[in-house]
Amino acid sequence: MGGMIEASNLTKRYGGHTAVDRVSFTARPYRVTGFLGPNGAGKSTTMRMLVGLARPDDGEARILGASFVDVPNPGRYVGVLLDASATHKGRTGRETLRLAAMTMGLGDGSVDRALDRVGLSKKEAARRTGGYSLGMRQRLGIAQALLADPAVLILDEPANGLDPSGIRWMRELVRGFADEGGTVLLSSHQLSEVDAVADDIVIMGSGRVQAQGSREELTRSGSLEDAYFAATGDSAREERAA
Ligand SMILES: Nc1ncnc2c1ncn2[C@@H]1O[C@H](COP(=O)(O)OP(=O)(O)OP(=O)(O)O)[C@@H](O)[C@H]1O
Repeated sequence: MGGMIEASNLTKRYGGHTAVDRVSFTARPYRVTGFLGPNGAGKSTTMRMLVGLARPDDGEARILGASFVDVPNPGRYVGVLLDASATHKGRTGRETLRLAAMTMGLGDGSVDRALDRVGLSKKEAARRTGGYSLGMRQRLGIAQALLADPAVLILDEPANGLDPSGIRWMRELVRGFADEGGTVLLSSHQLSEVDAVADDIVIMGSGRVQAQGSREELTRSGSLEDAYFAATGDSAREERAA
């Protein structure tokens, strides 16, 4: 099978501003693809287009060979964590997952398995999410993404708010998911995290792909930080000036 996630010439304009400009890349099974770039580079907008939450002005996003909107019950194939804070604050963690499971036609067993996989205890799951720490919300968001045992994970800043043990847990989860044949697209501002877990890397700047390749290719002549600043140096300055 070809790439599990394919962005081809994806373009999104807001007013006169081109937030995402002809972005093309492929994220493949058995691999973690790291998605890097400074604030405002267009990563979240690209991810939103990939999962059908924003409509591209041009280009196409394909997941598992089909447009996300054409995949029936897409949550069964694609687990998504875009904003871990977007849960209903009055619901408990378990209620949040049960609702999501119902929407996808999954039984309660999936909820217990997902809670177990992310290390949220029964007691924690019984608390309202409004009282969760950011780290707990991230775990709940990952649990929701994993509910249906999807083939693809799309995670926007999943390590955000996690403490060092949480970061290690996240890294191992993502690595294990890819090693079993899954496809992971993961955005992060933490270069060390991406360096530790990504097989392939896409570096965005000013709405465009500034560099992409395997981690080995991008770090052949220096560190990932060197590659990042070589790719985004000018665009990061442009964004600050804009
Ligand atoms: N709904 C919107 N309306 C108008 N402009 C938007 C909208 N969403 C994003 N933008 C603009 O698009 C550009 C890209 O934003 P985006 O959030 O995709 O970047 P990002 O790389 O995810 O940044 P960050 O690392 O800060 O999350 C920014 O200039 C942003 O202000």
